[in-house]
Amino acid sequence: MGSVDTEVEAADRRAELLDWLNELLPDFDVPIDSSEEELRKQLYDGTVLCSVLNVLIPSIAKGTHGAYDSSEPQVVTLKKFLSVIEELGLPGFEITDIEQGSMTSVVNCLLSLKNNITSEPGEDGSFENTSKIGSGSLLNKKWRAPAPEPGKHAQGQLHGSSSPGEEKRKGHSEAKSHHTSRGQKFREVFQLKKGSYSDLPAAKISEMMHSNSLDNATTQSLLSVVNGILDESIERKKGEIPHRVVYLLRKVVQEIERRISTQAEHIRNQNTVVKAREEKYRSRIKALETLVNGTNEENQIVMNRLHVVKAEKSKFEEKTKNSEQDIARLMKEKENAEKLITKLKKEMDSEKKLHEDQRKQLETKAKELETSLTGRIRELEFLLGNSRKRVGDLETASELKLQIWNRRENIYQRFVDNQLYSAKNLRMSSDSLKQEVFNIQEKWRDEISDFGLRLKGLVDAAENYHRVLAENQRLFNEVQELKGNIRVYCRIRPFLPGQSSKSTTIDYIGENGELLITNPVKQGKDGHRMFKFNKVFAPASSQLEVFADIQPLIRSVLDGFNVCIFAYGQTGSGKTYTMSGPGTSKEDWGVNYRALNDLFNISLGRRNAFLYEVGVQMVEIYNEQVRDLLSNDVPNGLVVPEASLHAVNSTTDVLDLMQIGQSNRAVGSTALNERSSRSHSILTVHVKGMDVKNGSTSRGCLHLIDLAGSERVERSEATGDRLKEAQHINKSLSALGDVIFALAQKNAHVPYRNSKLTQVLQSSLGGQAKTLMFVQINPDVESYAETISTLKFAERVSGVELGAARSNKEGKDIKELLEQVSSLKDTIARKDNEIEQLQTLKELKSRSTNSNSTLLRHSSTPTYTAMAISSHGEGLDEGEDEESEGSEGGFSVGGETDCSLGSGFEFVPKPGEPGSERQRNGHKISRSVPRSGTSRLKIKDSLNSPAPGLLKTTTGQTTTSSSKASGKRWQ
Ligand SMILES: Nc1ncnc2c1ncn2[C@@H]1O[C@H](COP(=O)(O)OP(=O)(O)OP(=O)(O)O)[C@@H](O)[C@H]1O
Repeated sequence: MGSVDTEVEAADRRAELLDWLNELLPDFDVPIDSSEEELRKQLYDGTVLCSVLNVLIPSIAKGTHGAYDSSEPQVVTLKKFLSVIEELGLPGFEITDIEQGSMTSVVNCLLSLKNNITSEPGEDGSFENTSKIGSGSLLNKKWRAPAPEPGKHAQGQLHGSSSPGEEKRKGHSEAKSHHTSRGQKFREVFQLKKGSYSDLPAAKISEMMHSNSLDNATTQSLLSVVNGILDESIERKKGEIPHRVVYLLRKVVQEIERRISTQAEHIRNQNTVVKAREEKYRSRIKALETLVNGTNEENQIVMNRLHVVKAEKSKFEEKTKNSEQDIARLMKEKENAEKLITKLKKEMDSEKKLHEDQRKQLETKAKELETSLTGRIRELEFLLGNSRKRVGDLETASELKLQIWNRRENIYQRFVDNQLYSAKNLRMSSDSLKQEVFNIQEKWRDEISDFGLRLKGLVDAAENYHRVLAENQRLFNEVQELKGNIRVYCRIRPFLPGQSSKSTTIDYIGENGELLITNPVKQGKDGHRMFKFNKVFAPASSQLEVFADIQPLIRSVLDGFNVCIFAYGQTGSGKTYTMSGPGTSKEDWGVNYRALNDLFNISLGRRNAFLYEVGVQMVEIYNEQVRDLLSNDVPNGLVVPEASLHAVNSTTDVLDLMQIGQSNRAVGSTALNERSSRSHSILTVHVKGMDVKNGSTSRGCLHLIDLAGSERVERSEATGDRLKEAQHINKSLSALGDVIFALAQKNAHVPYRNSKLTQVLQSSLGGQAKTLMFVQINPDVESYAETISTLKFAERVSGVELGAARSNKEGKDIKELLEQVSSLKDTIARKDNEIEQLQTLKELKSRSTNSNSTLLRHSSTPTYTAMAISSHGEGLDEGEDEESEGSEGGFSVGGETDCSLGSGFEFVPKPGEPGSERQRNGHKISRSVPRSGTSRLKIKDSLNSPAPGLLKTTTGQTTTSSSKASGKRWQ
């Protein structure tokens, strides 16, 4: 403890010194808690020491000792400093101390210097005049106080000066001997042998005032002087104090005041010391914290205590600011803290003891453990002995076994030798086998390469097979075309949203037009029925795919062929979807739009070689009445004498016209289809082409027919007007069936005239046209019966052979010849007429000669007369029908060379037939050109029209054909 205190004391003094130096020297800035060695480093070369002297006593530095010079060696500088110190009478130190020894003497030296020179500069800026030593006697005065012992405050004391504590103590003792020693002190102060102040001569007082007697006197002495003077003046009772004594008194009082201020300064310094001590306490606390860091609990207690200490310390700080008393209290606090620390240390000791006890306990335990382990080891050793014994037994047994094994080894060796021998044999045979295998492999390789070659041939053949298959298909189509078979394409409608695709009748769709239908009621073989058509379009087929297959057919119209495409199927099976499409967007376009668009595109592409004119007619057959859907001349619903023909130049024209046609089409609702079309809609496209080079012409005609629903009457649940409509539809469709049946049977009579529909289709079914039927089917199970009947009908249609299609082409020469023939015929007719007239005249002449009552009759009946028929086709009786092979009269669209559609058609009776000029339903049809081919139902061909853009009606009137509906002219 003692050494610690000493260390702490030394640190305090160091701090005090460093604080003073920091204050004194502007360039000196060293932390006050620096170690002894750090301080040594700072002071070692003497620079700082000389700077201190330079600041405090510049006159001394400038005097005999010479000013400090940084270039001087360290020893010289130190010696200079020490000589000044010596002259000041202050305790010095050895040079070896500052070099390597204890710094205590150095610190003491400097602190004594500090305490004897005031820190406040004098009027001239130096500390010289404020030195306690006094400038005048500085070099004469000797240091009288003994050098402070280590651990004690080394406050330097010049003669007559003392620390405040000491002064206090002195004050007390001096008070006791106040009266006895006062005179003595007084004399001491003034260095008198006897007598009182009043006895002092004025010269002496003046000398005293100017000398340093007062400076060297203690404060107590000075106060004694004052008291002495006062006592004496009381004793004398004169009440009068000489002026010089008053002056002396004032001087003494001034000195006392000065000392008090010095004391105040000293107290301030003490405060600094206390602060330094506080720092020290902090570091001690830190050390304690580190000490108590071991145990958490202790740590906590220490922390708590530390907090207490800190609080106390802060209180202490507060108090130290105000007065010295507070410092004393702080010291007390410090003592308390120290006590506390001691207590803590004690606690720590007890903790250590506890740990020690625990350690001892553990040691005891370890010993016990050791004892038990030793026992265990002994046990194990015993066991080891046993096992060694057992090993001995085992060794004996194993020796025996070894003998047995040796014997066995011999046996095995012999066996192995045998085996080796046989293995050698085997190897030899395996070598021969390998050779054999190798030979076989070689053979196989040859064979495989041979197979490869053959396989390649097969692959090529397979590839060819597909090509051949396609070729076969093409040839088949060609054969069909040559035969003139009606092509039948079947299209299956997909299930509509909301319908379940599970209940389908479609079992299989083959690539080559096979279609297998399942009867949901019947199982097994009977429940299936296979059909074969030219093509079957699956539900997912797009409009484009469908059109792609019929495109070549449609293009043949430009080459002068007549083409007829009609869609057949029950209501809601997708006829309109296929023919017109569900909407007006390009993807939705049905066959109608695509066909016309395609025709326009091709005609545009060929415009340098051919000039094409395209015209469109659109009619519907509703309740066995033909109605022009594009005419605005007659109110919709009225039967028109002749369908208007509208010239079209672009797809847009067609779209416009079709929109008009669709809106004019009769639609109503039935139980099966809300907007079911209950009429047959027929779109006819006329294409006239002219070869620019040779002037030859071609005329093609395309019928695009959307038939009414084919379902049976009872299924549509129609009544009243709807029933009538359904009956008409059924009648016309069964008439269509009859015609097809007759054609399939190659009957001499084909009953075209039984309905308007068959009349319209006559030229397409019976002529040399190319005909295609879309048979539309509904895949749901409920429509099974309809589906089967529709497919059966389609099967029959596909068997119909119409004969090879023929193109309607006329070369320039033929045309001229035809014209010549026509003019010749006219001439012949004229001649015949003349002959007839002449004969008549001759007959008349002879008759007139025979009888006077001669009747001259003039006949102007033309060779060819025309008879108009109503669009109801009532103009002919069955007899005529029989005679005309079912192709005469009624309603027909086009013929071999002419497919114009009209309802005011020409009926040409045989020459000389009575009633050759008849008028039915108010429509009179006159014939202007001789009859050609087999068709006798005609509309005037625009090509023969008197003026471009005009159509001649069968009434002989010239009328604009399409301009009223579309504003376009058909030329
Ligand atoms: N291939 C198809 N893809 C998608 N929907 C189709 C297809 N075919 C038909 N439909 C739809 O089925 C419904 C009936 O079709 P659509 O009106 O064309 O039948 P329809 O046979 O013309 O009937 P109707 O005899 O009454 O005129 C329509 O909603 C149509 O959009």
